[in-house]
Amino acid sequence: MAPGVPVDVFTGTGKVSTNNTGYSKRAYVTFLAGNGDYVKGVVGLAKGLRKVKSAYPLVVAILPDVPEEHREILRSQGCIVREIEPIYPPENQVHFAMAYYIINYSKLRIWNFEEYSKMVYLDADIQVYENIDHLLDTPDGYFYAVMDCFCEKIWSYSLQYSIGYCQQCPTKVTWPAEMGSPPPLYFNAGMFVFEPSRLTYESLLDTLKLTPPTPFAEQDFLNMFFQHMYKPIPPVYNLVLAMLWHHPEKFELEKVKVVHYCAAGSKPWRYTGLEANMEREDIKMLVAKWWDIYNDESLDLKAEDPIPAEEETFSRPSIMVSMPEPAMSYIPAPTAA
Ligand SMILES: O=c1ccn([C@@H]2O[C@H](COP(=O)(O)OP(=O)(O)O[C@H]3O[C@H](CO)[C@H](O)[C@H](O)[C@H]3O)[C@@H](O)[C@H]2O)c(=O)[nH]1
Ligand SMILES: O[C@H]1[C@H](O)[C@@H](O)[C@H](O)[C@@H](O)[C@H]1O
Ligand SMILES: [Mn+2]
Repeated sequence: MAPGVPVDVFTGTGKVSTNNTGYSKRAYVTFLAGNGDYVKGVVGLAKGLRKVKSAYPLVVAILPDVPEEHREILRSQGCIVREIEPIYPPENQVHFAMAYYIINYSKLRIWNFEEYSKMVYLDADIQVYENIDHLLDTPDGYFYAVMDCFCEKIWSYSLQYSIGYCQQCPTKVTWPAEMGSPPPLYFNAGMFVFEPSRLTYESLLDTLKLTPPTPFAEQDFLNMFFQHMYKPIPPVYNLVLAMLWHHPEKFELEKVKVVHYCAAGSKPWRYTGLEANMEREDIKMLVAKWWDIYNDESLDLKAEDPIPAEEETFSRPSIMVSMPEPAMSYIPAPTAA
């Protein structure tokens, strides 16, 4: 670990955290809907986590429309498949959100996975290139995620985009004083560290009933819900690809641990190279790197492979963690071991 990195941030306080059911299991979790090609993303992710020798299993929260054949592929890769019920916002409000993202509200069900005390959520279009198990040792009581970038056209409906403001470089175009204070920090919801909890789960669902959908659906909702618990972590934990051309000074590509293939045209299994920015050498390299893992048969689960330990510890229930003050500071990343 780099000198100067506070030990308690990435290694925890030495105590094993438990939720109010007394469980201290940890895991990664992703989400899968439909019978399309996102299953490839999950297979790639399972193999990527195996490659970096993660000690924790990958749970896949699937909607009922995922075909049995795809569930079997996931099980054969060592994933723990858990079916969840879809969550839709009230029907009369659906048109406010981008239709493509509506299904993502179902992601909120993962807060109900109470047998885990802490989880790292990863989108299926994410790949992990370095071990990030230490994120599961972060202190409880926060919602950890990476700050988003507002510079892509998909943000053109927003006030931020219309004035050229991005929270990644808030001094380049400063937030006009006459518009009040700048908006709160906003995270990309393709990757986050959270604590499953029945209380939080129920509160999420109750709040959702009263919340009209907005363009980025559950991402906007989670940003609103966890605004005061949000703790930004460095972009190396969720490199939103547009950062490559909008904010290259904010990270070092060689040190990136987690890549999020979310820019238009960048999903490796759909990549054609034709969309804007997709001809870039760094993009081509990252797409090839994803395929290397996906195609590497040595990373398939083998009979002799241990299924990552689920750390079936059961200890005394702890008192609910109280809500911390909003935290705005970055946590420095530890260097690779
Ligand atoms: O047909 C689909 C569509 C989506 N997904 C799952 O839903 C996730 C989110 O979809 P995208 O990755 O395509 O979304 P983006 O990364 O472009 O969008 C971002 O904004 C979204 C707003 O809803 C979500 O918050 C998402 O997690 C965040 O990364 C996928 O990774 C995948 O896990 C499927 O399984 N099947
Ligand atoms: O939060 C958004 C969302 O994830 C989009 O799908 C992605 O393309 C954008 O780059 C990101 O800023
Ligand atoms: Mn994504």
